[in-house]
Amino acid sequence: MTETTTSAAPRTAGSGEPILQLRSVNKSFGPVHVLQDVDFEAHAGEVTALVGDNGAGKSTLVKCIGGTYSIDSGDYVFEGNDVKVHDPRDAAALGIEIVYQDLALCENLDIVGNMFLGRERVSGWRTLDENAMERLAGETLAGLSVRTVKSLRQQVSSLSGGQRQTVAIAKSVLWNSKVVILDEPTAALGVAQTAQVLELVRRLADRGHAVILISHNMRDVLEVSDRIAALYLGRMAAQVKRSEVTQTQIVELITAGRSGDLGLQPGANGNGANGNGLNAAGGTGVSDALSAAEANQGEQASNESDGTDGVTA
Ligand SMILES: Nc1ncnc2c1ncn2[C@@H]1O[C@H](COP(=O)(O)OP(=O)(O)OP(=O)(O)O)[C@@H](O)[C@H]1O
Repeated sequence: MTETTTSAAPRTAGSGEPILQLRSVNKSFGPVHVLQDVDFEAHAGEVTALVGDNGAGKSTLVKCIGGTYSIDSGDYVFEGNDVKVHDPRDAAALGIEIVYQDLALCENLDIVGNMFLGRERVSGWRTLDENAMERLAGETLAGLSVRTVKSLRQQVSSLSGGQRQTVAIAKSVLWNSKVVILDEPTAALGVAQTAQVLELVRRLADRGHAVILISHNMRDVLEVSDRIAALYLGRMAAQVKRSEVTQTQIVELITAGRSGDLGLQPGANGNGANGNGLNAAGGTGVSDALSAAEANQGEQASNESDGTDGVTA
């Protein structure tokens, strides 16, 4: 694959067809039906926040997108074409990159070495083309307006959490990527570094990438996303524009799978699409969980007036 710096053209949020679409996707692990008829889409130039409670299926969904898992059934559509993604190489060939929470950086290598790890440029006979790699790494970071990294030859072991996250994100866009998936990028960061990383997330989208952001942090979600996809017990409760929902509705979608007319309706799923009564959380079906959650909804709705400080999804 040809490497480029961040060349995706700026796009207006909300414009055009989704670059990535999953339709009615199912994924099971043995008897556990983790993803049930999940629809999901991501648009170029937008940040789509993927939210959901612990065990809702967020990681499984992005691993299906990234090719770590193959989907059992359903459609995977990329740029309007049906595609088969069987492993991470298939996803990478489409231009899909995932930055996992552990970042997969090597402590003993510098920034350039990490950004080109496994995809080193060589010149001549078995000689690394350090100059070219340094130039491309520098251009990529500059293209993302990153100013927090002082030297490209700094070892990763000496970088802060925010700088590491920045390097991992820059690495993900080095390879002509179109879709960048970020798994909890601010989870381990303080206030200032969180702000810097969120700015970077926004810039990725402004430069035309489709960004999928897994986050438990409601403040991050509210600040940076254009769309919100809420998974609930392995089902897509709703995928909506950020501007069309309140914080209370997002919290209700996460915790109960529905909010008023939005989301999964009682009985819509019967005893679960898996037919065996199991769901992602090992419970006895979405409708049971919805009924149980109803009792708490009044209390959850009152959280809206508390503001976003400290609210996690
Ligand atoms: N390889 C696996 N084998 C069996 N069950 C699995 C496997 N991977 C995930 N699961 C189950 O699928 C469900 C969804 O897990 P997943 O990790 O996708 O949720 P999540 O929304 O990412 O949760 P969290 O926010 O806690 O990371 C859980 O009940 C989990 O136990």
